[in-house]
Amino acid sequence: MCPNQNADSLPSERSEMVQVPLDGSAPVNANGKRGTSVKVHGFQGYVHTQERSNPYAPRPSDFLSNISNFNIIESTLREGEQFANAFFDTKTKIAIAKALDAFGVEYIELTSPAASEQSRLDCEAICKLGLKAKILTHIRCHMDDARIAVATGVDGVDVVIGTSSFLREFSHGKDMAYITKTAIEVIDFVKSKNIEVRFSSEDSFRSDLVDLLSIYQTVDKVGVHRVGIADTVGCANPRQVYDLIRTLRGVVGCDIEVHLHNDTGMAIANAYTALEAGATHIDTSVLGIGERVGITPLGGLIACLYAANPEYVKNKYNLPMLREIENLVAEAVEVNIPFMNPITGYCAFTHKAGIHAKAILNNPSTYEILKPEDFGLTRYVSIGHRLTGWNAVKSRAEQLTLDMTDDEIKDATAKIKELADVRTQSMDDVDSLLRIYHSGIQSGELAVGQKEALDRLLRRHREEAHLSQSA
Ligand SMILES: CC(=O)SCCNC(=O)CCNC(=O)[C@H](O)C(C)(C)COP(=O)(O)OP(=O)(O)OC[C@H]1O[C@@H](n2cnc3c(N)ncnc32)[C@H](O)[C@@H]1OP(=O)(O)O
Ligand SMILES: O=C(O)CCC(=O)C(=O)O
Ligand SMILES: [Zn+2]
Repeated sequence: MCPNQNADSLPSERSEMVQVPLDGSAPVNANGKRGTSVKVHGFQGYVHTQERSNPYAPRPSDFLSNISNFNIIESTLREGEQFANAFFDTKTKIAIAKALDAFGVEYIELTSPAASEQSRLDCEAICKLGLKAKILTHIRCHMDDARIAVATGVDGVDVVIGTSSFLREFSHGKDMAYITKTAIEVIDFVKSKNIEVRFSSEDSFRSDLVDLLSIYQTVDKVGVHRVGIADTVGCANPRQVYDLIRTLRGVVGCDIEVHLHNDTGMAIANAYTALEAGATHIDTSVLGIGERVGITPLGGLIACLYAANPEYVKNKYNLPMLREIENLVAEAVEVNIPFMNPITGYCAFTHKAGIHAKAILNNPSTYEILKPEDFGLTRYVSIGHRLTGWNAVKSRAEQLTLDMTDDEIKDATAKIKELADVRTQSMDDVDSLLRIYHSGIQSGELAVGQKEALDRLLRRHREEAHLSQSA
């Protein structure tokens, strides 16, 4: 289990972690340190101060940037259903839709009602939930699909058709003239029902630029609400995304959505760049699930945009819900949350090396761009290993209310390192070493630097513990 998953009860195998205090307002204190001295669960330390200038914040020169003005089209219940492991029954779809709505996503995209009878019924059922999020469904550029879609009660229809030569030749076999004519017909029809309509070109980055811009211009003129760019095969890099969106921004007046696959691991960076270039809507799925390795993950995108403008993202979304939504979806599709997942990964807020630990204990902003408490999570400092340092050990001794001088702490740290050179020490190991060291000092059996005396003491305590266990 991840330390972030249960802040209060640490699992034993992670018990070398120390809880570090939560956030709060933070004036400069009497020692000239930034931050407020706080005591949380017996631990004395410093909380975050006001952020210094944020290097990720949009620059005034980014006049097109929507980094702080975007919408999420959450497609776990459409793209996510295309993930190899996914099967969502009606109850699970409803649970996911409600959770995403409570989180605050602006749109929820559902599988085409043309896919199967149950897909159609589920679409109708979710439309009837009365969620705040707008409900979209995703269809082929075809009047038959459009008729079924508008009858479900959705707030909008996302229409897609491949425009690359690959898809024109090997998927639907239609040329640009046919695509344009059908697109206009479908858009007019959906608009006549007074709901939103989006037109998207599948495989945009392998499509001819002139074809793309001319069809987008045409659908913009007939009043489509959004156009969509799709990196269907995950081939685009951030510069290509920036260039295409920036060019499109100059050609259409409507909103611009982007849908980015993650085949080369670029999906979050590409989404960020798309917003910088003027895109307005980003498609996501929880944990990024979708065809192959999926698309821009909701949590990763949130991490990235929070880093750019924490207040905007905090006000817009219920961030502490992220972990619950990811757990819900992970369970539904039978996968684990990856250890390196932004925000909710096992180690996302765990600090280990002594140099990091010291600075984090003084001010968490030194090594954290995301504040765990904003996501309902807790940070940890790992102590019982060979990379530890005396500052981290001192903080633990203070937490245990053991009064020790710096020299004594350094002495005990050297012993922890010696033991950790053989195997990582649990928090219980570290605690008992500190307690034995402290009582040895108190009783006069030990002084700083008396390595053999400390070894003797530790051996004696181990034997006593062994005897009391076997008695
Ligand atoms: C990149 C993406 O992820 S796009 C979204 C993908 N989503 C889905 O595929 C939804 C689930 N799909 C399904 O349930 C089925 O594929 C259906 C119901 C849509 C179609 O099923 P079938 O009629 O059996 O056709 P099949 O799936 O074999 O082939 C797709 C058909 O749609 C046509 N087609 C493919 N893309 C499009 C498009 N964007 N617009 C219009 N027609 C299209 C193909 O030419 C083919 O038509 P054909 O029957 O004349 O050969
Ligand atoms: O409708 C879209 O914009 C994207 C469709 C899709 O899933 C893709 O192209 O990968
Ligand atoms: Zn996709």
